[in-house]
Amino acid sequence: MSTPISITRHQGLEALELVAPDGARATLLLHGAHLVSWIPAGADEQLYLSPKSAFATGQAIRGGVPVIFPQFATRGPLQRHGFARGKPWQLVTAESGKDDALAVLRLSDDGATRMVWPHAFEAEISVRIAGRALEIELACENRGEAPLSFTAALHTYLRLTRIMSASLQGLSGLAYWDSARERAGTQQEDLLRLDGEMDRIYQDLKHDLTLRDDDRRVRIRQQGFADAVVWNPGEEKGDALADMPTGGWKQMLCVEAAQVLRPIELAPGESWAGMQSLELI
Ligand SMILES: O=P(O)(O)OC[C@H]1O[C@H](O)[C@H](O)[C@@H](O)[C@@H]1O
Repeated sequence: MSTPISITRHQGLEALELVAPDGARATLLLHGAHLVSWIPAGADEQLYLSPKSAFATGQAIRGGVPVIFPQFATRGPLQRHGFARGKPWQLVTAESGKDDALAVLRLSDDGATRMVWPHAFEAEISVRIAGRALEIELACENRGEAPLSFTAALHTYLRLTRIMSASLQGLSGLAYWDSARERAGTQQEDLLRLDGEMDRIYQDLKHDLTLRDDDRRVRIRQQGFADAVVWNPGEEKGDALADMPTGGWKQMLCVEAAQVLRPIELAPGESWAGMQSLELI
């Protein structure tokens, strides 16, 4: 049997408070289909959310899981990171089931999106929590009569206790584009450690990643998305962000399931889906 979850408010915005029978919890805003909290069963908050973030229609939220669609960063004519993160999404379903809690939100083209991106589309975000796991899926269908192409990411901000001792494992051997230094490279070390600004797009991720932070380990897995973006603004750029407190950069690491280097191309009627799964292990 499943129980419907009704819309509440979080920081003044419409939200769904997902609670699974085992105690796992998550908060999903309709604004941007933005997940702002994930608390696995028997554990603490796993996502970073800036206390200085704006929570207002049309504005980006600093932290949680921003949905980047249909353009990653400034790789195209649209506003930075596309329009999806600033739009209200529609509720499709939200329910607490026997073993999990699930919510599905939808964004379709409208007059404003067609002005900047002339395509008929239907995008969906599905969020499922159960026990110590979280799954977020982004899907897109081309509902128009012409081909469309897009880039996208689930821009997950993971909370860190101590950045200097944190590491990310599983990237070894992968080619990357370093967006901060504007040069290509290949990851040599098995453990990626953080000591300042990091902004890399790793290409064709095939393996699971493991984030280690003190004695906490989070397994990060993706399907459908080819790339993984690892981002931390470092001290100088982090402290210059108006919506992040001084030193906030030390408490976060973005590990993003992304499709950046090869845009997704959809013929009329075609669909694509990509997923990021996180598990506290
Ligand atoms: O500040 P935002 O628009 O949310 O972007 C935050 C970050 O997103 C991605 O991770 C990019 O790789 C970074 O270059 C960018 O700074």
